[in-house]
Amino acid sequence: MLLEINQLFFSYNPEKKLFHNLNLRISEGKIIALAGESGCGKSTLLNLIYGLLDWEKGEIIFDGKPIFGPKKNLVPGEPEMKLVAQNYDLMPYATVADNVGKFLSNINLVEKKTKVMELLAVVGLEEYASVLPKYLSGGQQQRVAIARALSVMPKLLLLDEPFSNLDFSRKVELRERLFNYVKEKNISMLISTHEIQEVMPWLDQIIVLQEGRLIQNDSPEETYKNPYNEYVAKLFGEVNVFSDDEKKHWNLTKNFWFPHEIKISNGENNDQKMKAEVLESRFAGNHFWNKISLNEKKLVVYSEQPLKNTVDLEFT
Ligand SMILES: Nc1ncnc2c1ncn2[C@@H]1O[C@H](COP(=O)(O)OP(=O)(O)OP(=O)(O)O)[C@@H](O)[C@H]1O
Repeated sequence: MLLEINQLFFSYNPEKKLFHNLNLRISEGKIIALAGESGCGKSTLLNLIYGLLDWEKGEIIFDGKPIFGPKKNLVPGEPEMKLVAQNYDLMPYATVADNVGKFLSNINLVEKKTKVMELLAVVGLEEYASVLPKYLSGGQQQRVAIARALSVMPKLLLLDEPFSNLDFSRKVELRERLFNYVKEKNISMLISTHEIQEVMPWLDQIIVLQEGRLIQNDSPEETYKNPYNEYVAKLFGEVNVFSDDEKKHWNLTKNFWFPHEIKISNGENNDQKMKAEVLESRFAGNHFWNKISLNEKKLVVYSEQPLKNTVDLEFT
């Protein structure tokens, strides 16, 4: 096991505990999302794993060795673990290339330069090699920090919201190159995000935190198909939530239905019990977004064509 967290207790303030008996295992070569809404403890957990905070009880074991907080270990971080936090901590008077090469040996400068350019290609910044960080946008600086972290070939890379400062097309390019690179090099990656959808195709595992509690730890498919609760389901976008009574009343197979899972027929079959009234129908790119009312319950469903009047619903 690459990382083990056993019975961890941590709080910033004694009245409000954040982590209460947190347990977690991460194996080698996995890409894992640490998901949950703002304030649930994602950044704190990454900082604890990296040894930037002292915890009250419990242990964090990385690659067979215990991690200590700043009280016991003044220089945080292990050689084979890197954290890219939301402040990127670049050297302001060194070029992008020098920042990326900071941890690389100077014995063979040709080899070093090749490696730096390879890493800059992974994050899409080859043409910025000789630029100073202050001339880069926040998103570009973050990519320099990611390249620098990759340079040491860590066994575990911790990334705090790595795509938060990027526009959509940059994000698409970066995530594909980055994820392919870490998979190829067998680097484990723990990425905090509140946008699971953005990284979902590359994930091996999703860990969900809710107010410091680890409430689900499953494969992406399992998490999506069987979310532990409404909070987890909502991490994947809009969702229709049915109470247990409603589920029973309409004879549904589950409580949470994503808009595309509810099928629409044209409303001509009057025997159908699931007749619903269309309240709104709006163009949303590759589908129409519809607000409908099923016996006063408001639902969101997607359709290929705009809807009007009444429709029949099928929960399949
Ligand atoms: N230095 C601090 N001192 C006191 N409380 C803090 C400190 N840092 C974070 N907190 C609190 O701890 C909780 C968890 O914060 P954390 O930053 O870990 O959440 P997060 O899930 O990473 O949020 P975000 O997605 O917004 O970055 C929040 O309630 C936050 O207000």
